Amino acid sequence: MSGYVAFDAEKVIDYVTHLGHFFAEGETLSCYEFGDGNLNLVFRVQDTQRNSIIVKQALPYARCVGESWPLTLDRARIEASVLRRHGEICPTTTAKVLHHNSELAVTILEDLGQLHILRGELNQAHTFPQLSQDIATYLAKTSFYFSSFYLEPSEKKALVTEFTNPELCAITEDLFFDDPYRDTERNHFPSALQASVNALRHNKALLIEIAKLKAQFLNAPETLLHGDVHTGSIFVSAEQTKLIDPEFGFFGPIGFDLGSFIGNLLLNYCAQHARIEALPKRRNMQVYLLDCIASTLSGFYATWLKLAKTQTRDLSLQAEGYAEYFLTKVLQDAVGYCGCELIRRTIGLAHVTDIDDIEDDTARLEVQKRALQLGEQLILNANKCHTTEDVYQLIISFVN
Ligand SMILES: Nc1ncnc2c1ncn2[C@@H]1O[C@H](COP(=O)(O)OP(=O)(O)O)[C@@H](O)[C@H]1O
Ligand SMILES: CSC[C@H]1O[C@H](OP(=O)(O)O)[C@H](O)[C@@H]1O
Repeated sequence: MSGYVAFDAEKVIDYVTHLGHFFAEGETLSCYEFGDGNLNLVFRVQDTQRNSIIVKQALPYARCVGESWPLTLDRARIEASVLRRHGEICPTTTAKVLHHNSELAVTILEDLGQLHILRGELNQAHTFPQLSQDIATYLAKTSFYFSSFYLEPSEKKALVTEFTNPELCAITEDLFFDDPYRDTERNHFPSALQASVNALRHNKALLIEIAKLKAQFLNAPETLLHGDVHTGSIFVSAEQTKLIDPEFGFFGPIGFDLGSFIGNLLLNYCAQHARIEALPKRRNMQVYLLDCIASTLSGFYATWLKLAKTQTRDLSLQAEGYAEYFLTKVLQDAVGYCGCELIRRTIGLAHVTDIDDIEDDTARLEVQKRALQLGEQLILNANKCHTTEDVYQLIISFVN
C-alpha cells in the first residue's frame, strides 16, 4: 500500500490542483464528499463558475462496514479499466474516465450531476423512454465485443487475466448465492419474514438451481461484465443513460448483468404495491416497468443476434443456429440471476431503498414476501424459457 493515503476534501483539492489540467490556473476550488454507495468515497470538486469533476477513491475497506471489512484497493483499477473498455464500445452510455491513479486508488470522472440516479427516479414514479433501448444496446454490445465470438482466443485470455477480480467476486459469490440460504449476521430481515426465508432454505429444487447459477458465475468467463448493474449504478435523464461503478467487473456469464438489471426493475415493481402515490399512478408505473423489461429483453436479443450474424470472427462459432442456442442459455441464466437479485436484496446484506423506504411495516412485509416468491419462481422456472417472449410471460405469470 506504499504511497496510498485516504483523501479528505483538502487533499482532493491539492491533488487536482497538482494535476493542473482540470481547472483554469488560480481558480478557487471547493470540494465535498457525497458518496452514498456501500464501498467508496465520492467527492465533487468545483470552481467558482460551477465547472466540476468527480473524484472517486477506494478505501482499503468497505465503507458501509468499516475497517473490520478490509477490501482490495485494486477495485479502483478494475472500475476505471472497465469504464474505459466499455466506453470504447458504448461511449454515450458509459461514464467518462478523465484520470486514474492505481496507487492512490483514485479515479476522476466526468460529473454526471445534471442527470439523476435511476433508483430514486423510479421511487418517485418517473419514467424514462430511452432507458430500455440504451441498456439493451449497452449490454448487448459490450457483452458481444468482449466474448469469444469476437475476440481472438489469446486476446481474450489476456483480458480475463487483466480483469481477475477475486475479492469483489467473492462478495458477489457470498451475497448472491450463499448468504440468503444460510444463517449469517450479514443478513437482515424482519422476524415476520423468517418462515418465508426458512421455506426458501428448505427448498431442495431451488438450492440445486442456485448451485447451477453459482457454478456458472464461477466457471463461465463469457464476457467482461459490469458486475453490478443495479438501478443505483445508472444515471438517467429523458435523453441520456450512463452506467457508473463497475468495480465488480470481471469475465463472467453474459446473463448476469441482464438479470441484475431486470431484477432491480422487478424490485421496484414489487415496491409499487405499497408506495404512497395514488393507485392509478402506481399501476401506470408497473405497466412502464414491465414494458421496460420486455423491450430490454427484445432489444438485447435482437442486437446480440445481429452482431453474432455479422461480426462473429471465430469460425466454429459461426455455425448456423449456434448463436440462437447460445442466446437461449444467456436468457435462462439472466432469469436465474434476476431471481437471485430479488432474493438477496430482500433478505441479504445490501437492500434497496425501493423496499426499505416503505414506512408501513405491514405493507413492507407484503412487498418483501412478493419479492421472495417472485425470485424463487423465476429461479425454479428459468429453464422453461427459450425466447424473450417466454421470459416475459414467465415474469407476467408471477408478478401479480
Ligand atoms: N460520475 C459521477 N457524477 C456525479 N455523481 C456521481 C458520479 N459517480 C458517482 N456519483 C455519486 O456518488 C454516489 C456513489 O457512487 P458509486 O459509484 O455508486 O459508489 P460506490 O462504489 O461506493 O457504490 C452515486 O450514487 C452518485 O450520487
Ligand atoms: C459490501 S458490498 C454490498 C453490495 O454493494 C454493492 O453495491 P454499490 O457498491 O453500488 O453500493 C454491490 O451491489 C454489493 O453486492
